[in-house]
Amino acid sequence: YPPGPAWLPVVGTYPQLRRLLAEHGYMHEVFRALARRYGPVVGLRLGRDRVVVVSGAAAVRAVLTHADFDGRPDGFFFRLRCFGQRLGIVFTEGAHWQEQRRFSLRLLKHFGLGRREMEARVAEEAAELVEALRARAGGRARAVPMGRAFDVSVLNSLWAMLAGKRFPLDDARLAGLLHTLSDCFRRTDGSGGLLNQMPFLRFVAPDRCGYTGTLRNLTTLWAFLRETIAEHEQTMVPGQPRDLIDAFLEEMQSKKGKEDSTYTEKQLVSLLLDLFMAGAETTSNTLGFCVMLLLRHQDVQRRAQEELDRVVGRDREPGLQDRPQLRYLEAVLMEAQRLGNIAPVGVAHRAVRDSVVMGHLVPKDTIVLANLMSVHMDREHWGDPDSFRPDRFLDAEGNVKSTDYFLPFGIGKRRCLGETLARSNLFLFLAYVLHHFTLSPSPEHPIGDPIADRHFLDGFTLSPKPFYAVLTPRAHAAASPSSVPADADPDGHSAAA
Ligand code: HEM
Repeated sequence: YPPGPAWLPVVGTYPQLRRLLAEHGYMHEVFRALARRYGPVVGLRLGRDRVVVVSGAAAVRAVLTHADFDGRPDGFFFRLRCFGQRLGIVFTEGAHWQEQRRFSLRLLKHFGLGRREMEARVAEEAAELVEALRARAGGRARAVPMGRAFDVSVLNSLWAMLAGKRFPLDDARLAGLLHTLSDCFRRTDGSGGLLNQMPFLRFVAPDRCGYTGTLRNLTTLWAFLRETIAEHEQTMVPGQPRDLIDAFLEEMQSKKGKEDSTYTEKQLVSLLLDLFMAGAETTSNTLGFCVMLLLRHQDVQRRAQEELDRVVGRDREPGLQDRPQLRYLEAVLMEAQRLGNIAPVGVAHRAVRDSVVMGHLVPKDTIVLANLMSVHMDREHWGDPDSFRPDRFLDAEGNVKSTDYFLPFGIGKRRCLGETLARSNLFLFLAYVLHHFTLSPSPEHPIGDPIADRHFLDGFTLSPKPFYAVLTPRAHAAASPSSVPADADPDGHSAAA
């Protein structure tokens, strides 16, 4: 078994990890410290679970591209989400996972994923978001909370394919659900957390171990999803599916009575929960990180806006067709993903048989965490990994460079299913916002350097702490030129300063 801290009976290395967490503040920092001490493959024991954390490009690749590690952990926490079973996509494996992943991808494509409909929908959401931000900013430079500004718009672009509708940006119930969702992500880490490792704690200290809060959150989300499914059952027309839910219900009907069918009502709720969770928080957190970084690096923002003005001009909106030319903007997003590391260890894998990683035995059923962040922050490869420097993703001709050291969506068979949607969302939302506004720090709400000053929260994903930006409308943007105040600096830089 790989080297690591010594184990105690029952709790394993849990006390050492808690101590290290108190010292370092974040779980990914703990993993970094452990890798420094024990090497690229570290063996831990958390309660009943063996957990191996692999760091560095070679070890991460070895795990993510090998079928021996294509499993997902099983256990109390993972089953709590799915009515005591293994359902959904994210935490299933084998034939169930294959069938449901294939079905979801096929249906998402059918309802627009990667096609013009998706682009049109994301563009509409981006335009609406710009108008909402303009209203919040009051037409002139005013500090606006930006930490969760993208949540509803991002979710809408996915929800349209799943459930055929969108939410108004000020929908109070959805705001509550998104808050619940965010709370779910903060309550655990990639390994399933305390509740998974020591499920008996729910009888001893249900509040402290997170059981009460997790169950409350899940109950809220299940109720919403079940209501949405019931609405579909009442209004769907057989043979004319409007969205993924309709298509799933039809499949469920056609396979009724078959014992081995994976199309059940509980699977549909779990699948929606998985997509809802995987799709919403990740993209909006990345956009949040990107905006925080641009507030700090005004020169980068200015260059991205100059590129937008040159390629798109001021008389129309940006679109995905501009992407090949908007190379600096693409590099800005890549750099924000590299440095933001919103999924520092991705989603936990499981060894499906005894296997070996870089000379270390990893026994069957070990939970394996691939430390993506260690690859993004590899000093030997990047030179200055702590700096925000989008140019590192451009070659001498200004073309975007690909590299094996950039894997925010993972790699291998379990890589992110929503990458196409996420990348379109990231690109269009950022392009629209920078096309319409100049963002500058709010003197009343300083945040310093978001990475060095750790302006983010830990959890299953990293999430920006609440922050504000001053939004100064830029002149002559296509959406609503009349709403630009007469006294605004065309680029807003001096007004914002
Ligand atoms: C910037 C946004 C996103 C990032 C950084 C991201 C990142 C990731 C990562 C690192 C994984 C784990 C890969 C592994 O297990 O090795 C993953 C899995 C997954 N993601 Fe994403 N994701 C994003 C957006 C989305 C969106 C929009 C969707 C929804 C359609 C989505 C759906 C999923 C699903 C279903 C899985 C599990 C795949 C499986 O187990 O087969 N993600 N994502």
